[in-house]
Amino acid sequence: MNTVSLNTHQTSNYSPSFLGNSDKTVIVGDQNLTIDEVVSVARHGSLVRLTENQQVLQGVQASRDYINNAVETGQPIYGVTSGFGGMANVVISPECASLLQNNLVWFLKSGAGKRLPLADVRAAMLLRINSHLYGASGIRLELIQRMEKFLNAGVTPHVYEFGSIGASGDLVPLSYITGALIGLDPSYTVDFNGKEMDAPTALKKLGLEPLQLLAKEGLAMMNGTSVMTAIAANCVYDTKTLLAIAMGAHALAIQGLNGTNQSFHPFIHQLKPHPGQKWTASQMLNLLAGSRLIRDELDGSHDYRGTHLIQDRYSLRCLPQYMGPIVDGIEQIQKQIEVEINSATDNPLIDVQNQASYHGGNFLGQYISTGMDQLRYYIGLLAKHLDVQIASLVAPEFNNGLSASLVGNRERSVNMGLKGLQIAGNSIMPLLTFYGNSIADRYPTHAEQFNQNINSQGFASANLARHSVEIFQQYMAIALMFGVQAVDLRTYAVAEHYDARACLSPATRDLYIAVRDVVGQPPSADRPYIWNDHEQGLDLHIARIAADIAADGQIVSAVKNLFAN
Ligand SMILES: N[C@@H](Cc1ccc([N+](=O)[O-])cc1)C(=O)O
Repeated sequence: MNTVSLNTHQTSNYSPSFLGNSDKTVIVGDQNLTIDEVVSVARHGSLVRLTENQQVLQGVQASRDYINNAVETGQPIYGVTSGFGGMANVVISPECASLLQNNLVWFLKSGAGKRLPLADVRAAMLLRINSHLYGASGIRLELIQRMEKFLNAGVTPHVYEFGSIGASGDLVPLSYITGALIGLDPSYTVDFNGKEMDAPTALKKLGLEPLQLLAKEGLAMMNGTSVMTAIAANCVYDTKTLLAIAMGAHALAIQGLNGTNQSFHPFIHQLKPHPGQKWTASQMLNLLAGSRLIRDELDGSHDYRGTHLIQDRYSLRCLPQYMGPIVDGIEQIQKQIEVEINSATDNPLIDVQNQASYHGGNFLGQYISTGMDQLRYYIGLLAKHLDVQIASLVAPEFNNGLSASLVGNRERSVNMGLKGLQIAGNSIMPLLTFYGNSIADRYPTHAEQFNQNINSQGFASANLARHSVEIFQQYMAIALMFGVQAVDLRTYAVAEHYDARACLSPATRDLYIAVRDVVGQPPSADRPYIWNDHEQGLDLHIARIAADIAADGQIVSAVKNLFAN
């Protein structure tokens, strides 16, 4: 029996312990950080080590030297010897250069709403380190090392869910990380390995002194896309996991419906060779291979059974054509996020070699906003498809001989089976398609005296994506429960017992076993997963499965092994 507790209902707040559970170290500064590495630091406590590449470290110092020199010689550089944004016409004297940066942290202290999940903030610190190691930001190595120290000690600043329009990067969210890092004031707070405390106390515990920011350093810390990109990286990871589970859930549904494998024949897909479509079809063939529950018609035979349609309905037959663009789209989003992860995203950027600095706008998070808009749209499409499989499974008109609402024990006339579960699913799917609406193209916010007169809304888009992912995890739990019940009932039709392990394809057997294990109901020849309505509360099962998915548990392992190639 699995022991995931019910309070993991709030998957967004699951709080892994960051210390002592890592056997992995992620090296930062070699310009090739991956989403998987970000997740391993953010969620699984992998340690972080700055690169030992001297060229990189010297580049950081050289950019700092450039700024020091610029201030001393009174060069006009945005945000160094000028005011900020729409007040960039204000001249800042060398004496005020440091004060300007520390003041920036204060006036950006305007976050609102709930706290972001710690894993998103950890990912943001990692990305800020990575961005600074391009040696274009003019920040002291000491500040970068502080973020490394925070990460490795499990110290995470509290950051809020509202405050960034994604145009000047994530100024407001990053100001909380900066304020905590330098111990600016006790009103900046952190999570110190599960314990809440103020930032100056945390610094003391780490053996660090409060720090004054020097010229450019506030801007270097806060003018960038690191928080929205961090959230996006975690969301892409989760969505890929959910995509893999969706494939498994479809494979269960197809077996439950006694579908054919003919629609996935390579002949069909090489004649319309979109990569995602071809991938989906070939994976589905693998997922169904060896199943006793499907119609095996790869030889071109047509098992025409009179009363039934000669071919499957679209949600089965067109599955590769429907899923293909989603697969390709998520792949494209991942590429974009990984470029953003490996970018210097502040302004101005310092070209050490040519001893120049350039005013630009790498902090604009449009790749994040459009990417996360699309990610949510794809999640909506995935949910819509699963919803159709569920609708087919519960209707005797379409389910090829299964009971109405997949009732287990039909002799107990009051049993209504999975009726409530479908209604719950129907309450979630429209939310996911609704979340698929875009935000990047709406609501001009002419912020900050028309300096930020175009914006990305990347932070909002990424936060919406996190919500979408969390809702989808709940929905996926429901889809899996339908899949498991359906294959049990189909097994009875084929083999006169209910233990689907005997009839499922080898590739879906592990997924089936993992779900049964997580809900605490091992397979049995005598009864399907759900036999009588009053013998279990389905809400508990939804919560357990969703929590397992959110925590990369055994359901995820069962599925990810399938897609290892
Ligand atoms: N992202 C702006 C910098 C900036 C704008 C505005 C503010 N601000 O606090 O208003 C701060 C920083 C730029 O580089 O032009």
